Amino acid sequence: MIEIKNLKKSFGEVQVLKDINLTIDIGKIYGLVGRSGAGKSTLLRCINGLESYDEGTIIVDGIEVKSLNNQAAREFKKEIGMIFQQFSLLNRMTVYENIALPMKCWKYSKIQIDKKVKELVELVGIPDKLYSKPSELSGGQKQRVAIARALSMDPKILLCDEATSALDPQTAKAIISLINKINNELGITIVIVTHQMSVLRSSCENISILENGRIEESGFVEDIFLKQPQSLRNLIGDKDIILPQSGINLHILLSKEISDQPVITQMARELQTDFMILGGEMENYRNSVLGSVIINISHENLPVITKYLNENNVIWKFMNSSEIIRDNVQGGGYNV
Ligand SMILES: Nc1ncnc2c1ncn2[C@@H]1O[C@H](COP(=O)(O)OP(=O)(O)OP(=O)(O)O)[C@@H](O)[C@H]1O
Repeated sequence: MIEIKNLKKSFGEVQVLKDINLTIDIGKIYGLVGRSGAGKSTLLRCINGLESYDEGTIIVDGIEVKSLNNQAAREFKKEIGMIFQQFSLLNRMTVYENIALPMKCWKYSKIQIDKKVKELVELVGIPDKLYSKPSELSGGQKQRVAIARALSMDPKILLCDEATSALDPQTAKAIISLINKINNELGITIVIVTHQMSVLRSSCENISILENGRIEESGFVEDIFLKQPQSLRNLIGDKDIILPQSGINLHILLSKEISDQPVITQMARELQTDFMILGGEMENYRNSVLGSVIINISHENLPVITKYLNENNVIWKFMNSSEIIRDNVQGGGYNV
């Protein structure tokens, strides 16, 4: 377990982490998201002892990171693997040598190293690239090498700092699948720092949203995407939908319990009413599917439609063209 309490960190006069509190359970995938400069990478670097902190505590598996002396800190870092956006491979070395490097530093035997490197290239899906140089690999393949190297010391924790940001969407998806597989098969606790909402949805169980060095929101990923707090809206930005100026625009959010049901057409049939469907999507999360639909209704239908949605536990919010997704100012539709 990683337990962070009242963590504060400044660079000179500038406080970049302001009273951070969060708990990451063993074996989970936890997402940290926020705008550039919010403090995500600094937080990650504090967790693995690469960066010191001024106040508060970080306890990893019962050990306070700050309390470690040099030798203990070295042993501790061995337990935590890390991967980065730019892969950080050594270009003059082969894939084999890159993966073997940490084991060589720890003076593992040649037989141990050989066995482990060959297991790892199988796990990450590049057994045919053992003797290639990084310059001969695609971005996705380079990240696979970096993942194999990060796993070479059998870490308990894997920290991923924007690991998919430099990759095209398909390759990023494949790397996320690999990270999920590592979590499932090896039980490693994973902390993912990302700007990509798709990464949060498809991997993480819990997430925290950082804004200007503070955690503005923490919780289950599905709950946060359904609730859409301001801090999330600040990240997602406005959806590019042209909304009618007449009538009322509603954003309807379908939780995992109802996302596989024909809620919208059922409502139209039961209420014998018409409305325009302006947009909709289903999104895959790690353990569920959530849906969302935007409809335009007439003023006179507002009471009956919102009553129906509330009675059926459907979350809804008002939308208008200037402020794309707005909280339900009348109350009742904000069920999360
Ligand atoms: N070594 C350093 N010395 C001084 N300031 C630093 C240092 N590292 C980070 N900072 C500052 O701390 C703040 C947080 O940086 P950090 O890299 O943690 O943000 P981030 O959320 O990871 O951003 P990004 O998404 O762009 O990587 C920034 O204002 C940055 O300029």
